[in-house]
Order: sequence, then structure tokens, then C-alpha cells
Amino acid sequence: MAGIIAPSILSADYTNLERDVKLVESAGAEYLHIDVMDGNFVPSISYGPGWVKQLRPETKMVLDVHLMVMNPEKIVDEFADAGADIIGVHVEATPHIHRALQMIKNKGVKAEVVINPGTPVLAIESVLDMVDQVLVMTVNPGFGGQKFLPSAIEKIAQLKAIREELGYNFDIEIDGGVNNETITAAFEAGANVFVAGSYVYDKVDPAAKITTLKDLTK
Ligand SMILES: O=C(CO)[C@@H](O)[C@H](O)COP(=O)(O)O
Ligand SMILES: [Co+2]
Repeated sequence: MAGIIAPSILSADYTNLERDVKLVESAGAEYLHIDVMDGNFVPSISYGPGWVKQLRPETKMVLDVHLMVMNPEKIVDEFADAGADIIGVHVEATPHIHRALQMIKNKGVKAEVVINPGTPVLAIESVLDMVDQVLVMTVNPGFGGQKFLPSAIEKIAQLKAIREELGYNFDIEIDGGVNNETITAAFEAGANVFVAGSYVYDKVDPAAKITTLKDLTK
């Protein structure tokens, strides 16, 4: 099965948001990646649940919400009610990662745990039996347009091995610096969901970029 492509709306043109959403949907992107930033866990501030609620009826794509916020357990219910299909919470952002993931699952939403480049797989081993997706950050979170960090490849391979050994079921997503050159090593290591922001939306022809990424992950 081809990889799932998740364009990051962070790099879209906000004065033409509807156009940019429809463009990637008709090009075959299955997920739309939504970067929520609180100005605390990361320096930038982006969107809240009200924004996700408005977006929900505009697309059939899976809304893949990446919460870069401190203490996400305080806000996961609101994002679930807004129509998120997947909610990702950083292990570095809360002392209550198990509770945060349980709250997401209780809402009937897919639960994702996220690790930063400086965090080892060991830090999330005790919650791998309860997640639908693991997001391995391939840049430090907070900004689009950064360079892919190859140290993530080993973590992807570790997660794939744990999943096989223990019979777990999670998808492995990567996020940051994904393009036609960096995607292959991550795909070969075991990633199957690929966030791409600036590669898709900067410069020309987002639809062709999605086709390229899909072709590289067959
Ligand atoms: O979560 C983040 C950044 O914190 C990402 O989702 C970026 O939006 C990806 O952008 P590119 O690195 O693909 O430009
Ligand atoms: Co993201």
C-alpha cells in the first residue's frame, strides 16, 4: 500500500485557504495535517479548536491534528468535539501522557503520541500498546521549512521492530523536512504516513508534489 501523504496546512496561503485545501484533496492526499501551537511548548501561535470546527465541513480528508501545546489534556476534548480524526500529543508536553491518550480514545478519536528529535523511543514504550499512530518528529517542532534530521531513521526502525515483536498496530508518521529526497530513507525504515508542508505548498504545483511523494512510497 502506498504511503499516506498529509500536507501541512501551516505552509498554505491563508488568503486562499479553501483553494489550497481542495487542491491537495483532489491530488490524492488522504490526511490534512494541522499544526496547533501555543506560544509556550513552541514559540509560535497558530490555530485553536474553533478554526478546526470551521474547516471540518470543507473537506473529507482525515484531519490529523498535531498539538504542540503544554498540558494537552486540558484541550483534547475541544479538538475532538471540533471534528479532529487523529489527535497527537507530545510526550514532552505533559506528565500525564497516558491520561491524555486515554481521553482522546474515550472521545472515539485516533490517539497519537509524538516524540521530539531529542527524545528516545524508550520514553513512549509504555504507551505503545494504546496508540493508533506514533509521530517521530524529523525536525524540532515550531516552524515549517526546516531541514530533515536523519537521526530519526533509527527511531523509525526501532518502532517498527517493537510493533512486529509485540503485535501492536500503530502507524508510523514523520513530520518535518519531508521532500522527494528525504522521504525514501524514512519509508524504507518503516514510516507510512508523511507530513509535508513547504515541499508541497511552496513554489509550484502542489498536486504534482503529492503525486511524486506517493510514487516514492509504493
Ligand atoms: O509540526 C510541524 C512543525 O512544527 C510541521 O508539521 C511542519 O509544518 C512541517 O513543515 P515542513 O518541514 O514540511 O515545511
Ligand atoms: Co506537525
